[in-house]
Amino acid sequence: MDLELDSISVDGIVDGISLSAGTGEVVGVVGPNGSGKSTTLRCVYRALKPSGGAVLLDGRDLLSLPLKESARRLAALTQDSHVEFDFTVAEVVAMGRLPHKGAFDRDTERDHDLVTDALRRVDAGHLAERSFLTLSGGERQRVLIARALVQEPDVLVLDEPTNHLDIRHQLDVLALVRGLGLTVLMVLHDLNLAAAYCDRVHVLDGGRVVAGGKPADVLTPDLVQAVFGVRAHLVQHPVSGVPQLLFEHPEVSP
Ligand SMILES: Nc1ncnc2c1ncn2[C@@H]1O[C@H](COP(=O)(O)OP(=O)(O)OP(=O)(O)O)[C@@H](O)[C@H]1O
Repeated sequence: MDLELDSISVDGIVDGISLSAGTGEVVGVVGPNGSGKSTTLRCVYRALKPSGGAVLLDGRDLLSLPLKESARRLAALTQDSHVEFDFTVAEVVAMGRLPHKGAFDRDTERDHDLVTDALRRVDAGHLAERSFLTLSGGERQRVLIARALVQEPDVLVLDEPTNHLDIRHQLDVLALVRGLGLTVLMVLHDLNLAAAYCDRVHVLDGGRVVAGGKPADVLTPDLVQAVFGVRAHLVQHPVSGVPQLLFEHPEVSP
């Protein structure tokens, strides 16, 4: 399923953001703090109505779809995914099945299997019966990713999916996301992870897209200097050959 953001604006925050993720493509959004990444994603997962522009799913305006139907097509991991009540991990993940169910439907064996499988894929099978509220930040993040998976969407929208994750789980989650074959739009802060796991990246600065394309063409030392004000050197990953950036550390004053 194709996702297209056509000139999305949110008054005073983002100004005419156009970007796309084709079927099965993993597309990253990077940019400095406050550049409008989460605001843009909020428009995609319908937490915010843009003041201008449209979000299109296979050419259809997302806002023309009933909420439940868009939730069957598009799942999101957000910065504000809170769970207030004392649910078990398995119950939290099972909530991802709700868009597929009628008001009085009970959980089926398939629902149960999907939950078990999703928890296993994010290395959280052992947490199934724990209270969600007792989990660490990284454990919560993995459980919320599992909840998005059981939604069986065509499009995944992820706001900093590696937030709170240790390096092993960062790599596992991004490899999992890449292997799903879904259309993925994700905000990442780590430019080297974006270079390694995204087919294309868009760079936001000041609420606008200032660059977009293949990571190797976009994530250059010149761009990093211009957008983040950090000097960087480009190296090739010795094993994968993927371009990676080494950042100069500012001098530490004595
Ligand atoms: N509801 C709001 N009211 C006022 N300002 C807002 C609102 N939401 C976001 N902003 C401002 O808009 C700008 C963009 O915020 P946004 O969260 O989209 O940035 P971001 O690129 O995701 O940043 P970060 O990397 O820090 O997560 C910020 O300056 C933020 O303070």
